[in-house]
Amino acid sequence: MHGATALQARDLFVQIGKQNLLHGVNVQLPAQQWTAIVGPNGAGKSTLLRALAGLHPRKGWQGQVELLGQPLAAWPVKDRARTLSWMGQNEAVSQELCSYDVVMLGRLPHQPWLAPPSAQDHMVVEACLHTTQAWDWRHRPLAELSGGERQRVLLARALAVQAQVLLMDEPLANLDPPHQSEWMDTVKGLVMHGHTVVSVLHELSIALQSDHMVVMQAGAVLHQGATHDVTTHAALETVFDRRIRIRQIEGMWMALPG
Ligand SMILES: Nc1ncnc2c1ncn2[C@@H]1O[C@H](COP(=O)(O)OP(=O)(O)OP(=O)(O)O)[C@@H](O)[C@H]1O
Repeated sequence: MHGATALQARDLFVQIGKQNLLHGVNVQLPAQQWTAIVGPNGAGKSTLLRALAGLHPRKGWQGQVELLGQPLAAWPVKDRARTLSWMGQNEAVSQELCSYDVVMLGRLPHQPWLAPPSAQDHMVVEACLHTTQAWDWRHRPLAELSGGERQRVLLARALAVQAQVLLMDEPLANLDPPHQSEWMDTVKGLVMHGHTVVSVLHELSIALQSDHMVVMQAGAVLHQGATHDVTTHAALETVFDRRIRIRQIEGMWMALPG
């Protein structure tokens, strides 16, 4: 499966009202790798991720998106929900639900209509809450959690889907440095087990640890390629107006103030 494409967008145009959010985007995201989508505020990163997840209403966009070689629209809804997991920014989740039940929502694509959760569902939810270190507040409602605690519950929910492809929009928002590191280890573990992860990230030094990078600017993709490539580093420096420099420190690529 190495060398295969998990998600592909061709000639993607997204328009809301009179505003063009994406102008003819073409991306090919490798399977079993971690892709980071980066770029300045307003570049269209979240718009692209939402389009890849099929979350834009059909009206307002043109182009084609394929998930594992099949057009998104051709996927039966439940199969797609089991194959592609989504973690958005500021997601609307009932604030009254306790964390455990929020994570259980990730198991819905695996459950027959109106069936109670199975023993397997409970096992997966417990494991995911432990992975994101959110087990201790499993009984607390989302509304009572801090931003970072809430983010770890939402991450556990995305993991509980056990999807082949995971899309995450700014998953590190509100996470403290140790939990950012944990997130990166979780992603590397997922990739090692054959999953594909695509994340929009502002934390460039973490994005630089990914396998593949999509660099966006003004509703277009300026560059996509292997993260460690010099051409990728040059594109990053360009979109951030040369106000950052990419340098290697103790064997790791880092973004430093320019
Ligand atoms: N619902 C909307 N209606 C009109 N314009 C929108 C809408 N959503 C986003 N935009 C605009 O589209 C552009 C791209 O937005 P998007 O959220 O995709 O950017 P982004 O790269 O994810 O930005 P950030 O890093 O700030 O999160 C921005 O200029 C934004 O103002």
